[in-house]
Amino acid sequence: MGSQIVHNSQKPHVVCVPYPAQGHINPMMKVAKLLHARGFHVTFVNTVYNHNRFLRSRGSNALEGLPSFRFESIPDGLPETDMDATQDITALCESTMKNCLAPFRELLQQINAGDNVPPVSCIVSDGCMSFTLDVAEELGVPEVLFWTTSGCAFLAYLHFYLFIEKGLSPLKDESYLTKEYLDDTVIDFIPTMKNLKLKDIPSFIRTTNPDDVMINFALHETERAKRASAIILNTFDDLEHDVVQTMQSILPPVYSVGPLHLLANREIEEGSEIGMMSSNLWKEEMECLDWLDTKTKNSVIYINFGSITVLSVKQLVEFAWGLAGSGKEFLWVIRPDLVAGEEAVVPPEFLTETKDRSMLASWCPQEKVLSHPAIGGFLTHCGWNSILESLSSGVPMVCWPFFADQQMNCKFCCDEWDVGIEIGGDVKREEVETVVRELMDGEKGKKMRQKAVEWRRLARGATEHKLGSSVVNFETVISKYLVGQK
Ligand SMILES: O=c1ccn([C@@H]2O[C@H](COP(=O)(O)OP(=O)(O)O[C@H]3O[C@H](CO)[C@@H](O)[C@H](O)[C@H]3O)[C@@H](O)[C@H]2O)c(=O)[nH]1
Repeated sequence: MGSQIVHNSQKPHVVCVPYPAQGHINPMMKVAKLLHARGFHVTFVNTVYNHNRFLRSRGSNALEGLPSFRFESIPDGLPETDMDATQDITALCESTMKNCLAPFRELLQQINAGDNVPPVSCIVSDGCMSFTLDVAEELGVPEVLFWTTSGCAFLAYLHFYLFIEKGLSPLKDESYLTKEYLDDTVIDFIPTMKNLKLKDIPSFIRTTNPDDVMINFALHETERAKRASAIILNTFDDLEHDVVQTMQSILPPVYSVGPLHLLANREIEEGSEIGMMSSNLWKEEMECLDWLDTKTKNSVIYINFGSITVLSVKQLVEFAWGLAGSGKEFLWVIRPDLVAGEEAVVPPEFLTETKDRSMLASWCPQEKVLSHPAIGGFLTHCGWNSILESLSSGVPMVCWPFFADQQMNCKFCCDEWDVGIEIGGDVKREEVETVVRELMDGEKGKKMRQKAVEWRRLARGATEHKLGSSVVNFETVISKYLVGQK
């Protein structure tokens, strides 16, 4: 990949704009680092809220950056607070869509008016921050949109308009919001996707409100995606070839460039200044790696629900007793804001009962955890980064999708990629106990582990060789769209 390093005299300047949530900031940071490694001057734009969170959790010099890798921030338009929790996603989507264009335009004008950095020459923006397209067009620079979901979920979002046309969404009334209706309603009009039910479709479709913010946001952002110079997805050809091909006829050129963490690991040295820049909003508890070092191969189940999922106290307690009942060793990450409106505290009796075979943490270095040989399974909410990180490490999963694209990711993990077992949304300790045992020790678990190891091989093939599909695609996006177009 070093072959096309761009020299200072002609240094391109990319502005990277993630959607302001952890699962979007992480993969965008990988893109930014990869572009920096290829000679780009990088401006990484957080929201003021997240900028301040980074400073609080990682120290006041956390965002000092480098002369050629700068951090900037724009307000998200929501009332100011200094909480250290994930913001309400609906309010954030509505607010960024309505309020971020003006400050973003102003920021780019200021950057271009300064004489110490090259002029902005391209934008890579999250697909959910499509207001950035207006500024790219005003400046006459190319913009690549990065959709951080899976290809399969993105394809479903692209067909949301058909759910409305067909009267499937909004649902007629609350009585349709039943397990039976969601499980039994066949969805057969998304090209290439077979055996889908309404339950598999990104959850925003489950609304009775025609003015629902999230469904309208999805329609708005997918429609605007058509204005991008190109679109990149954090997936790889062997995994999602067909769905990505299907998009090519309805969108600007779409490229799979993932798993981005593998691409970045290959290109960026961990101990370098850029390698050490973290994009985690919570401070990782590194001790869990020492704990894992004391465990045998594939013996530990890892539980983590990502950065947005919230549980009820009852669900937390059911998971806890299910894990205790499984008898397995486990590493469970419980974010401070995991339980809605309350402190996330597990029962003291559960702690006593499992103290010799468990470790709890509030945030961990997940990529490293998943690639640790001691991890034999992952109980996940099916966020796309989690799935990719798990597949890339050969780790099979128990899937408990919460919202958004996670339903579709779960469906593909369980039925297409054969690496997941789903557990019901209405979590019961007996079911947790049974599936965890099956995953860690059962025949099905064994088969899923073999399959996951196969996906790991293919993910590496896409990212670790000069001719790997994601390596080639990333090169093409740079040469054809980011430095090749005016
Ligand atoms: O203790 C932790 C927990 C998470 N992570 C990292 O945080 C990210 C979490 O991302 P993801 O697994 O995708 O979950 P969410 O935070 O829920 O991500 C949001 O963004 C994703 C990408 O668009 C969507 O697929 C999800 O549905 C959406 O909720 C991953 O990179 C993890 O490695 C850590 O490093 N340590």
